Amino acid sequence: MWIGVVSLFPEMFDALTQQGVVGRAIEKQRITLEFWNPRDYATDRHRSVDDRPYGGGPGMLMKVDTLRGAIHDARERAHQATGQVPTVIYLSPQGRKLDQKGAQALAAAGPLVVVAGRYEGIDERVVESDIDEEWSIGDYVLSGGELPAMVLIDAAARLVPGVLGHQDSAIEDSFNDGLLDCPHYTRPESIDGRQVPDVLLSGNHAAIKRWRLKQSLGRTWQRRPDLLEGRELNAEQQQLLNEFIEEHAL
Ligand SMILES: Nc1nonc1C(=O)NCC1CCCCC1
Repeated sequence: MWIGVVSLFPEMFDALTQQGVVGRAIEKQRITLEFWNPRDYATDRHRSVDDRPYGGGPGMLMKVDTLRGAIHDARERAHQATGQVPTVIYLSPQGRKLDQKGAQALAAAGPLVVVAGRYEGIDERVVESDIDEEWSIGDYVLSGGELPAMVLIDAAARLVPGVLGHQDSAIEDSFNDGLLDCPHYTRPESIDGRQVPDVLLSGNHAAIKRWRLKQSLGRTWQRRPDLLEGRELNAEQQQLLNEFIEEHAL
């Protein structure tokens, strides 16, 4: 998967590229990440990358010519590197809310150019002319688009075939079916008197699988009933959820 990043602070992305799943995927060349910094397109003495907003008001916007220069070159490189026209994404609270389905769509979307805003944002005409999709990681305001960009890149990159080792893919399965994850346990068997559920020590893999699905269904019902709305549970899932509800009836 080829991803171009437009950011004034490319060094922030070391958090993504220097370690972990995405870092290893870059090493294995499953993922390519390239950066364009609008400051490299500044032509004035002060290397300006921000500009004043029409209509006044607090704060600045990203300067149009330096931003567009970076987006243009990233887009061109994407096409040169992959033979495909990239999807140019801008992160902001005004975008489509990112969820696992969205991450799956992005992972399958071919090359991406991800634009990380700063200051108070970017000119609306740049959104209209240069941005294909606007995405949000949640309803809160951050101080820049770099952290949201890393969230989006991580969520999509880990879904690219070959990025997750087989030991990670089990995590993927539990999340892929849209339920909350089941509880997890590791050594020691007792923490302050709290024991590991017997089933997990039983070696009965069918029972363990059933228990984990039941816990995922139950926790989803308890904490995020919205995720179950409009979702068809099969007979087994409905049975497991009913058992969970009975066991947890107040
Ligand atoms: N929430 C969010 N989801 O995606 N991005 C978010 C954000 O809060 N971004 C802040 C950025 C927006 C552009 C101007 C500088 C601040």
